[in-house]
Amino acid sequence: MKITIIGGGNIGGAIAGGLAASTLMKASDLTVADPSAAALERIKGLNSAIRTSQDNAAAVEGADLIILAVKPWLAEEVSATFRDKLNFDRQCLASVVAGVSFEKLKTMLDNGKDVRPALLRLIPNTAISLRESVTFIASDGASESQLNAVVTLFKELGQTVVVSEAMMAAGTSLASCGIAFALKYLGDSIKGGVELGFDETQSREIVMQTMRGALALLQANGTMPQTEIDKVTTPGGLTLKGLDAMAEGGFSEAVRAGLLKSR
Ligand SMILES: NC(=O)C1=CN([C@@H]2O[C@H](COP(=O)(O)OP(=O)(O)OC[C@H]3O[C@@H](n4cnc5c(N)ncnc54)[C@H](O)[C@@H]3O)[C@@H](O)[C@H]2O)C=CC1
Ligand SMILES: O=C(O)[C@@H]1CCC=N1
Repeated sequence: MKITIIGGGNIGGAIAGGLAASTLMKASDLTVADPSAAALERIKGLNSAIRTSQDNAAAVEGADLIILAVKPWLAEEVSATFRDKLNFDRQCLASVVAGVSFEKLKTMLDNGKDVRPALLRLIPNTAISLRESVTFIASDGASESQLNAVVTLFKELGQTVVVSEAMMAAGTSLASCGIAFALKYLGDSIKGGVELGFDETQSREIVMQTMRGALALLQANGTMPQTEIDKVTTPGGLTLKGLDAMAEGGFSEAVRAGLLKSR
């Protein structure tokens, strides 16, 4: 499969890194288009076989899948730079632009050819560069074989969840913004470790291994977190004091509010 990514920034670059390392395609079948020479240089640094271009219209020609990965407020203007070259009889466009609906995409990509656009929406997270993403996928107008091909490809880059468009916002919050929320907890824990007397490097290692241990317990035991928390928490003990202080600080409510706000 030949893939062109329009926008080689944080997520476009992360997808490029993941795809270039995939066994399902050759890095030389991947093109990244971006006006920024610095962005394209970073892409070449990931894998020198990836093709780069500053010409969106030329970059989409010959691609089976085009991934649109520019900022939401630029999506319309950038789409206009290549939409006349699209041929939805054989090409499929997948947008990772958060919050831009299929309805809006259809308007943005209308090239007057009167062919129903083959569209997907993808929401990965930045761990896709390491093939550890959760990627939400919704489809509108794409054939079953186009959808299956994309699901197979992104399964190699972590886990995939095929959802209706109505669930894309929830997926974005829980896993795509969610990776930042998880990192926020880790960052605050590292800072707390420094206040407890460790240097920052030590604290980072300790917090990372603690998180790996927590994930390993959930995975090995098939449990929900509270079951593992109960095994740590001695009645009247130290963990309970800490959990109570976190509850007083509004920890659970803050997590919930963050998730609901980022839909
Ligand atoms: N960063 C993330 O973790 C995620 C981002 N998204 C979505 O992905 C999109 C991109 O986000 P980021 O990668 O974070 O932004 P970014 O700003 O890091 O990257 C956007 C890239 O688009 C390029 N660009 C600007 N004008 C262009 C043009 N005319 N043609 C081609 N490329 C152009 C920029 O030079 C930049 O490299 C957004 O719509 C966002 O909602 C979705 C899921 C996760
Ligand atoms: O912050 C954002 O808007 C994008 C969407 C999901 C992750 N980053």
